[in-house]
Amino acid sequence: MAKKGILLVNLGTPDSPQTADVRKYLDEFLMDGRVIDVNPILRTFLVKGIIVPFRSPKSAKLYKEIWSDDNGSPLLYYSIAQQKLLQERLGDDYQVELAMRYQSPSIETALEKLKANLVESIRVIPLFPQYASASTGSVIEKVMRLVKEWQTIPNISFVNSFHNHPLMIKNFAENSRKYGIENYDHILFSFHGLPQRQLIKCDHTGNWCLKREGCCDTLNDTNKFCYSAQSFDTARLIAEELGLPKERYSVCFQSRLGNDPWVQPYTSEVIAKLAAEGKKRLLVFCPAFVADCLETVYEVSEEYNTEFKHLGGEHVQLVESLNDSPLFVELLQELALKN
Ligand SMILES: C=CC1=C(C)c2cc3[nH]c(cc4nc(cc5[nH]c(cc1n2)c(C)c5CCC(=O)O)C(CCC(=O)O)=C4C)c(C)c3C=C
Ligand SMILES: [Fe+2]
Ligand SMILES: [Fe+2]
Repeated sequence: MAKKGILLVNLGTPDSPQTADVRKYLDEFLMDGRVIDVNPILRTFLVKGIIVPFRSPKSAKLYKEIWSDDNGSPLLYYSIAQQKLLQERLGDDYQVELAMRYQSPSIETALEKLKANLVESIRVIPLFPQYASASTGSVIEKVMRLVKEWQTIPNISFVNSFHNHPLMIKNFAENSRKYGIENYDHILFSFHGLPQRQLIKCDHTGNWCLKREGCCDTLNDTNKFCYSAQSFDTARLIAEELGLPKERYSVCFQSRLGNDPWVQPYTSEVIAKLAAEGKKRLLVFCPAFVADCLETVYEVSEEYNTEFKHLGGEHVQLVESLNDSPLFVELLQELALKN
């Protein structure tokens, strides 16, 4: 009997922490028109002329800090574990492949493997809980561009987002329990940032997102695909699961690139404000990521921790990501089976 194909896709990571590989990765990533969404001439100038040459050696140093001799990049290591565990759980009727949107393993190779086995259907699961054109949108576009060339196109479906999935909410909440919420002065939900213009572009009404006070505070029919609104919703659900009152937590956005305004508030500014208020211990969730990566292991555990201590705080504790936890594999199974 023909198998059903499942394609897990995460963002991607360099092949090694050497500057040349980081350059190759950043070049492919940032030349994506959904990531640096400006006209192609300006994008080429910015990416190839400024960002990649200056950023690659700096990012390579950071990647060296998180690279393990045995396991390489944590993002790839945990993504491979997720693929293997999902394959085990789904059994022989399914073929589970893993791809990265940028670099390797490539989406082309993974799709070719599914095609070679004549799978009867393909379910694509971008590994981003909240929808953004720069992440989920880019994966969907790339898969559609490749598959449209095939002579026989099997049944194909895409997961658009799973920002409020009960198993994800439960998984993040459970990961935090060992730290004891009561031992922390404040809790942060720090999401990957996005340029504000990308939020505005997703607002089909043109008069909601960033046009109204508190536009993303609640999710409704107008903003249901808004990355920021979905992020606030994820944070609210985890806080509810933990019984956290509103004044005990903040939502913020990290990893800003360039000088344009990004989704606010910025994590570094929130941390500075909390330090100024005399807060000493912070517990940080990063629910935009389903696997630990540079943005969690380095940016939060190292950079923000150092910054906070410098400002008078004592400790920033990261809640680890979903990684290879059984609850997350169960969630992936649900996404794989749902059509
Ligand atoms: C959560 C999903 C992600 C969105 C949305 C996203 C948008 C986005 N990112 C950049 C720039 C960079 N991101 C970098 C690393 C990185 N980004 C994500 C996820 C999302 N990005 C992950 C999982 C990672 C970590 C990868 C790893 O190898 O561990 C980097 C590279 C690192 C660095 O040099 O600091 C850049 C650059 C933009 C511009 C953007 C949206 C417009
Ligand atoms: Fe990113
Ligand atoms: Fe919004």
